[in-house]
Amino acid sequence: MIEIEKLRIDFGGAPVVDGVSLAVAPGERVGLIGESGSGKSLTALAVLGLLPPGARAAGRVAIDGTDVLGLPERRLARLRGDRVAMVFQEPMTALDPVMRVGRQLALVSSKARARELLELVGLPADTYRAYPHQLSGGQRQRIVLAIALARDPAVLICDEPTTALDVRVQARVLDLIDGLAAERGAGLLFVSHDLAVVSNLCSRVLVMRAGRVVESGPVAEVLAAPRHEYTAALLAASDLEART
Ligand SMILES: Nc1ncnc2c1ncn2[C@@H]1O[C@H](COP(=O)(O)OP(=O)(O)OP(=O)(O)O)[C@@H](O)[C@H]1O
Repeated sequence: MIEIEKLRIDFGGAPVVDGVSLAVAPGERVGLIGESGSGKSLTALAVLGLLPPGARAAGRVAIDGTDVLGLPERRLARLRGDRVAMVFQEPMTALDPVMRVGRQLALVSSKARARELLELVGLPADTYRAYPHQLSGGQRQRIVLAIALARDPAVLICDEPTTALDVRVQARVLDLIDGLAAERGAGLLFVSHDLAVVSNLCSRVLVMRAGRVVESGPVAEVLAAPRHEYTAALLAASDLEART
């Protein structure tokens, strides 16, 4: 369970995340949308204690009731992976380029589990011995997903996990995230600028603009009758028709 209350992040100047509150209960799927620079990624990173240097965070961020803001790295590291795991936009940043991917999986689980995880994300067994550069973007993102799921986190955070992939591969990776999260009853915090993706995957959505949440609610309601003109503009710019 993730709880964020009145989160405020700045880099010494004006806040770039301002008064954001949201919660992800076990099995719940929450989408966080908004244009580039609206504060989505920083909000997600704050949950894992992975804010960039110079960032100052205030408010409350809790994982299963444990406050993570200001928690020592040693304790944060334990929560990461076990309770909450993250899949980033660019898989190469999450993988070690000079280590075979099977070994990277085994490091967070075991050799036998690594082989199971490969199968779980739909990769052939011989992928175990591949280096990241020998895989396609979609395959690399499957590995990152396998690493994220290795310790059965209660909540999976995905930050634009398919933006770098072509459309067909994108759909398959999203299906995989959808299926695996459902199978495990994992909660999902899904960061995206893509309203269509969020409406397929999530039951609730929060819309961010310039660091603030400007609208939130059940996806169907927000899309059927956006109350904020910014949400209406996002909707108009997406492939979705207003669902009236
Ligand atoms: N390392 C940093 N140093 C200074 N300012 C930063 C830093 N990282 C982010 N910011 C500021 O915080 C704002 C929010 O960034 P964030 O990455 O959360 O946006 P986002 O909504 O995830 O955008 P995108 O969709 O492009 O990833 C940015 O507009 C930027 O001004």
